[in-house]
Amino acid sequence: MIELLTPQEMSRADALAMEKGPHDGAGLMDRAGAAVADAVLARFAGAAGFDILCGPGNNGGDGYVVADLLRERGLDTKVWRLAMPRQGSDCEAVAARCHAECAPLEDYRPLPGRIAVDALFGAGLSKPVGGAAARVLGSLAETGVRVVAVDLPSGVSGATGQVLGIAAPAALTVTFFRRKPGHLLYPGRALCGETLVADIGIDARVLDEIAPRCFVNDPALWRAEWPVMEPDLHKYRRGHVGVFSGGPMATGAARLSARAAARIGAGAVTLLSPGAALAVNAMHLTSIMLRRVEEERELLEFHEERRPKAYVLGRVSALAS
Ligand SMILES: NC(=O)C1=CN([C@@H]2O[C@H](COP(=O)(O)OP(=O)(O)OC[C@H]3O[C@@H](n4cnc5c(N)ncnc54)[C@H](OP(=O)(O)O)[C@@H]3O)[C@@H](O)[C@H]2O)[C@@H](O)CC1
Ligand SMILES: [K+]
Repeated sequence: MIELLTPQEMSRADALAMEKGPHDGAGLMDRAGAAVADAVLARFAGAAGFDILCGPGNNGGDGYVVADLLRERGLDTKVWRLAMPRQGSDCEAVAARCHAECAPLEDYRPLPGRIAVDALFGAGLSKPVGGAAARVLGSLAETGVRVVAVDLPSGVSGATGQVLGIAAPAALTVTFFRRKPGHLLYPGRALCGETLVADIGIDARVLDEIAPRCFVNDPALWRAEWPVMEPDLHKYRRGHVGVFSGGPMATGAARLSARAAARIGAGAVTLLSPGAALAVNAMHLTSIMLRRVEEERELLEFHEERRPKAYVLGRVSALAS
């Protein structure tokens, strides 16, 4: 099973990892920034230059690490900061040793051919994006400059995938340790582009304490519950489903339900149809059985005879008594 962490659970994972070591906050940030820089270089090494958009929190801290690593490679790299790093934060520590040129975010203009690294807000997004950050994210979306998002596209809620204010679509999102629900839920999912999950040295045992309650919906989550058919299984041991049809103008939902019941493994399925709808149902059914059931008496007969395990009925089902 693959866990999804809410932003609060992720902060807890960061805190537990720092507590247990071996990496402190700045160490985790170095690894996070390095993972983003590696992904950027693997895909966009030939870009004309790199604009790193940094917020005041630790998402911005990741951005300063990326900027330094790209600059060390001799690449044209510039930091555009929304505000000074939050005092006493890991962001402040890594920004202090960043040698890339810095300028105010409000002066940034996206240029074709360059890559924008979006490190404005991540897990700490606390309100709708406005002001200079919103103008910049809007201009990224308009100009189609390729964006690499750090952790999440800024403006996307990690908890819900909803956009708070505005977000720029990313070509690539690099997140850390585990994905958040916002990476999988729309519209966040579409805004993330390709999503990479980087190992930044957080021991998976921190999950024992966090006890996440949200998981990726893939076969690993439910395979153990999936019934396995034994070789000697036959249709009379796999249950019978009765599905009530509406009148001649209301038969589609019943047939879809009948086919679904057969498909998920019912041994036999009977469509219970009023007399007037028998012909239209018969024209569309093959392996599903069809039986006239219009009066209570007919239903009781069917029930006695076939003992179905389940019935499906909708709003248009009605019986004459
Ligand atoms: N060492 C670590 O902890 C590690 C952390 N990691 C990285 O840190 C990220 C989480 O960092 P974070 O918790 O500092 O939050 P972050 O997303 O930077 O934003 C908070 C700042 O933004 C501000 N702000 C928020 N919304 C705003 C808005 N709409 N408009 C304007 N301002 C807004 C908010 O202001 P406030 O709400 O306090 O007023 C605060 O100043 C995570 O995503 C990952 O990338 C990794 O490197 C691993 C190690
Ligand atoms: K971001």
